[in-house]
Amino acid sequence: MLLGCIGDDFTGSSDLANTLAKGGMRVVQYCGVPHGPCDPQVEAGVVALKSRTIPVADAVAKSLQALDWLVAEGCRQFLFKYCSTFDSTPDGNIGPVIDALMHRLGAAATIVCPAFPATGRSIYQGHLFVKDRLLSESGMENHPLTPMTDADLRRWLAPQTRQGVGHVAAETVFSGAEAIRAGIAREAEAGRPVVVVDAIRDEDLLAIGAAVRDLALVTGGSGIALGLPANFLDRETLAGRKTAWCGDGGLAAILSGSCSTMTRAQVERYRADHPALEIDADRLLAGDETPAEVADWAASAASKAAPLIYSSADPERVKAAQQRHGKERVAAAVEGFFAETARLLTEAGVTRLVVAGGETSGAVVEGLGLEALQIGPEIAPGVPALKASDRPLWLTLKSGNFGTETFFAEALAVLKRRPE
Ligand SMILES: Nc1ncnc2c1ncn2[C@@H]1O[C@H](COP(=O)(O)OP(=O)(O)O)[C@@H](O)[C@H]1O
Ligand SMILES: O=C(O)[C@@H](O)C(=O)COP(=O)(O)O
Repeated sequence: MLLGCIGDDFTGSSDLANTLAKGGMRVVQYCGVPHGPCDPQVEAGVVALKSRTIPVADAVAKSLQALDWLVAEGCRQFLFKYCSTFDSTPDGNIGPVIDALMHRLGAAATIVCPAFPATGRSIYQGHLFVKDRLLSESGMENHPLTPMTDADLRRWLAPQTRQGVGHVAAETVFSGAEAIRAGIAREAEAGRPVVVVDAIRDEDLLAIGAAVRDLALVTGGSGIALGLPANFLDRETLAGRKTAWCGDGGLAAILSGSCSTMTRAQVERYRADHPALEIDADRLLAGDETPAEVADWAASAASKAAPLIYSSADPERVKAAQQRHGKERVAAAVEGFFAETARLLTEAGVTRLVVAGGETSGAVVEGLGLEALQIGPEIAPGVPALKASDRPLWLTLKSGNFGTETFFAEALAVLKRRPE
């Protein structure tokens, strides 16, 4: 293995694996830290953790465990992948995990670059934008678990890390890899080794990729992986690689626990002409809605059309439920519900699953006990089709804000696509 990656959630990890696979690397997404050695064919391993919103000490411990496994697999460089909207709170977990990984690797500097231009995430003068909005006005300020109320990445990161936060601005990035490398070194020498790097276009990310060739640790969104494969393998080899894919036309279901703006639009669109069932947080916590009943309904609906089961709700309803029951309690109940429902659905013969939401996907994949995922074709920017390595299950894990309104139908079609 050449490049060892640690993803702080499951959708984000498949997003990263998608970029590396499109870049020509042989990639596998591991669900948690594997117990044994990897297949020797694998060039980039993505260890997906559900560590974005767990307590800081647990996130650090899990990330170090993943790092140790990747080191043992022989990786030459490591990538910590977090969300392109930098999902975190003033307490962490991004900063503490970066500190711990740098310390374990003896790294003198690293970069922080969540830019992902294909989905409208860009960084300019240290500020993160989602399309033409500052992050803090993009809808992410209402996220149920990690409300992002400040777009200045330097200011958001500072209380999370024990190290100085530096910055390499766009004008340096536009000057190319050498200038970026010198900029990072200058910041590290000045006592600011955790360096936010501006990036607006894919070509910026390619230049940054070349600039970080010798850093032991790189951190960012999936965009930062655009320029990394060429540091390990020659461009001709990478360009010649094709992803083999054979989908499945079996029973399907859609599970959506994401409350993000785009997912709510996708839910509205799909439920207009498909079977759909809304899960209400109050009813769930009162025990009035159970996975067994919902899975029964969905399994019978699935013979006609893929049913949608969703808890996706607008910010007012989310806030009201959190005030009544507590943020952690609601999240645990909803995630536990989706995990168990997914398990029952696969037992009932469902072989295609579309899951929306990072935490939701983590809960579902852990609930199903999946070990590893093969990466298939891209359904939408940042969202690949996936195949479970140990059973007949085809799935996709959609990040909250990714895809267009018709994503669910598009995903179902790709999951059943056969070779031509
Ligand atoms: N109706 C609801 N009320 C309160 N919280 C909810 C509701 N539906 C989902 N949640 C919680 O909101 C969180 C959504 O996070 P996630 O699945 O990561 O979506 P996203 O990818 O949009 O961030 C989950 O923890 C989920 O359990
Ligand atoms: O970088 C991204 O935006 C995604 O890869 C990602 O991490 C999304 O997380 P969720 O929105 O929580 O699914």
